[in-house]
Amino acid sequence: MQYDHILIRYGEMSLKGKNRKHFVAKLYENVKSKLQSFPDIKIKRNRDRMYILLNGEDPQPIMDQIKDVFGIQSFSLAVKVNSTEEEIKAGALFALTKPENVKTFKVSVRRVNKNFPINSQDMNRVIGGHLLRNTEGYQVDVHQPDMEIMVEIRRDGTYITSEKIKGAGGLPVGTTGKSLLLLSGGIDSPVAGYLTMKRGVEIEAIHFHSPPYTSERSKQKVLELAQKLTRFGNKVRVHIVPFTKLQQSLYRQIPEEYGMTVMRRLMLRISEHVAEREDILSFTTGESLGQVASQTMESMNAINEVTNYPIIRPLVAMDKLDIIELSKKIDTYEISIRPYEDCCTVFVPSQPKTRPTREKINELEAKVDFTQELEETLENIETLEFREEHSEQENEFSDLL
Ligand SMILES: Nc1ncnc2c1ncn2[C@@H]1O[C@H](COP(=O)(O)OP(=O)(O)OP(=O)(O)O)[C@@H](O)[C@H]1O
Repeated sequence: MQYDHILIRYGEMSLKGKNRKHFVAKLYENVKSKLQSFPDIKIKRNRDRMYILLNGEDPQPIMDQIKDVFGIQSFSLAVKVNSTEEEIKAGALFALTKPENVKTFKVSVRRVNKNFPINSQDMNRVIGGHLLRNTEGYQVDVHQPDMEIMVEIRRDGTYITSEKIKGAGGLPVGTTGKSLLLLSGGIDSPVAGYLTMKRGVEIEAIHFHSPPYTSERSKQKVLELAQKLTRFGNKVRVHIVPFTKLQQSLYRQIPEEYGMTVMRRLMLRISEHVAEREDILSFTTGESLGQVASQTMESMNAINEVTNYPIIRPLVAMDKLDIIELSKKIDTYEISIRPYEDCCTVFVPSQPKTRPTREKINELEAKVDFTQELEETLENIETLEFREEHSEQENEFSDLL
């Protein structure tokens, strides 16, 4: 006997009533896309479970991939047997004898197929008795067992598992709409993107760069960060905004200490154009209260005035150290800490206003006209698309097609 399936348990989506079908379909699509470099496996789904039939594939690399798919609460290696008492007993024995250092166990039967003649409670006892009779040194502990043997009796067969591996949680990407992530080359915005994706949101990114003040290397860094995020959502488009002319014009016409605020407002105005064009209903930023001058309450208030699009700020209440920890977890940290020039930092005034007011900013903006530069900027936005890279095996395979 050997493990021949991976059983996937859905996350929060099971609470979502009517939308469930849509959520399951999206999760299925995402899992399928994630596992496209394993052509021999088969994926099946029903209302409350998904099953990957391994067809002889090594399960470990598949499980490593599944760990990144949002919407999965947990998953387990499973052995599938016919739903007869004898086969179920044999399967349970197989699941129990695999790991060492297990001294106590508990059996949990879920009888989904009510036509199975023995009820769950009785089946727990039948299997438990069988395991005790056929092994040595184990005891039953229903409260704190070292191992739980989980048995799901279904119409198409019975799945037996012994170890639950925690999934990524969250909701399947693509089930809760799309957001435009303002992506800099720093530590915070990729983490903000990751957390938003975790809530089921598909991400497109927008990046403002100001060559020659910001280098090609800085842009490359942002593109690499976008590529990293594809791990959680398969595809990420990036809109690169040439920001130099607007910034130069801005710093000629706006008093230096207010430049930062006006620039942020311009970023949002441009973002709104892109969002409208791409059918995107919100923005996501890596802002966190109190970190820098642009992130005081007054600044946020003044910046936010120019848009009534919702701005998702997943980091707003997080500590920097926790953000850094997350960026290490999602593997963006090493890229983010490479030296780079951000368009915000090269033009940053020595003394930015930390408490700008809307009135003052509106008064200053009323005296200038950025229309022409804005139009030119919007016309020259470049859009790139990144997709998750799969193994070489897959690339070779696609070359043959
Ligand atoms: N060049 C840029 N292109 C796109 N978005 C940007 C750019 N610069 C800043 N942002 C957005 O504004 C947010 C705040 O930027 P700021 O530089 O004030 O803070 P930060 O904490 O250093 O953020 P990060 O670590 O993401 O750069 C960023 O998280 C990002 O969402």
